[in-house]
Amino acid sequence: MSAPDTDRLPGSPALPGADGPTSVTVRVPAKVNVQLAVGGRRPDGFHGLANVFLAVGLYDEITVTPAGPTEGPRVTCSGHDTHHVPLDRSNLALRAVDALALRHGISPDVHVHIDKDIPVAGGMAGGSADAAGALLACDALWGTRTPREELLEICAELGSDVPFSLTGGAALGQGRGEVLTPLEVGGTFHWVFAVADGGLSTPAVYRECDRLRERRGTGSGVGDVPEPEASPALLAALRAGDPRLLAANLSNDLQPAALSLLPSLDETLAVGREAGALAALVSGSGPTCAFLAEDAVSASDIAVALRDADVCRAARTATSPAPGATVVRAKL
Ligand SMILES: C[C@](O)(CO)[C@H](O)COP(=O)(O)OP(=O)(O)OC[C@H]1O[C@@H](n2ccc(N)nc2=O)[C@H](O)[C@@H]1O
Ligand SMILES: Nc1ncnc2c1ncn2[C@@H]1O[C@H](COP(=O)(O)OP(=O)(O)OP(=O)(O)O)[C@@H](O)[C@H]1O
Repeated sequence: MSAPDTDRLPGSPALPGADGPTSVTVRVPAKVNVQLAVGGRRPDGFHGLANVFLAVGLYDEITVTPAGPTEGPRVTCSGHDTHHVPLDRSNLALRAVDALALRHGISPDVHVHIDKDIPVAGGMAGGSADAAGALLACDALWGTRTPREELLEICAELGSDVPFSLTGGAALGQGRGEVLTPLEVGGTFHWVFAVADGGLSTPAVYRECDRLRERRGTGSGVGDVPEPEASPALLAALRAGDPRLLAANLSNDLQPAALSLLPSLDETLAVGREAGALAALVSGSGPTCAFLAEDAVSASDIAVALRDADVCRAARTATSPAPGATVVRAKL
């Protein structure tokens, strides 16, 4: 047996040393984009967004423990899809560790272990979750007590989705998705996620979105595409906690690009709709498909239908909203 878990830390770490924790575990949710309005490509290569994020209850768990200075920072991974997760310094979790250590002028010598349940390269912000989790876990392990605003700044440097992985719940992401405004959610939503066999690269999907716009003759730059705006009807549906209203207002501007790169997703979406989903859409940049269900029973029926039709590698049910990155264990 390992040492007993201590308290659930609400972000009040002890200073490192005699009575600081020797390991910290953080749980971080996946996300689905209930609206993803994509503006024109900016000069820096990013697209302006109105990105309505909803955190869903599929989680990665990130555990950090001190490593010796000769060992240096390292990452290991268990769980789903681990062979697709890079184990070098390009891993987003290690990049988060480096960024926090640099900010505090300390050495980044930790072992980061990722227990992965969020599909890799699935459009559900798995890597972003690991970055946000590693950041919060190291802040607790090192007792650095970084103010929330600074943690969010570091998150934004690491990736557009990373700030939302830290906050969870529901939020409107503007700019390239990193400028967050929290949103109210009035109930629980039931989802099914069809995990595809391979992944889709996020930059490739944005590029395909631009290519399709160019082909239509509308252009793909900032002046060519309308400014993205959050849909008032969608925000009202979230506030009301009403799945039918939400279903009627879901949208994803990246969906045509994801379908263009992976046409088989059309069939996956159709199977879920036929099985009773209120709505079906590609999650973010895909290829995971998301199905909104009326209730838990309908969600499990849809999951069974997706598995029986053999249109995905796995069908997972989950509810939203879910809390953001949370310290769940600290061992002394
Ligand atoms: C598709 C979404 O997951 C929706 O939430 C996000 O927009 C992607 O967020 P992310 O994976 O954190 O993306 P980043 O790591 O910031 O950027 C990866 C690449 O995606 C493209 N990218 C990303 C965000 C954005 N607003 N415009 C973009 O064009 C750019 O090519 C960028 O180089
Ligand atoms: N900790 C990590 N976990 C998963 N992938 C990682 C990680 N660090 C770096 N990566 C790289 O990032 C790529 C995208 O993985 P990720 O799971 O974040 O995709 P995604 O869910 O589609 O992202 P998003 O929804 O934010 O666009 C992977 O192919 C992998 O090479």
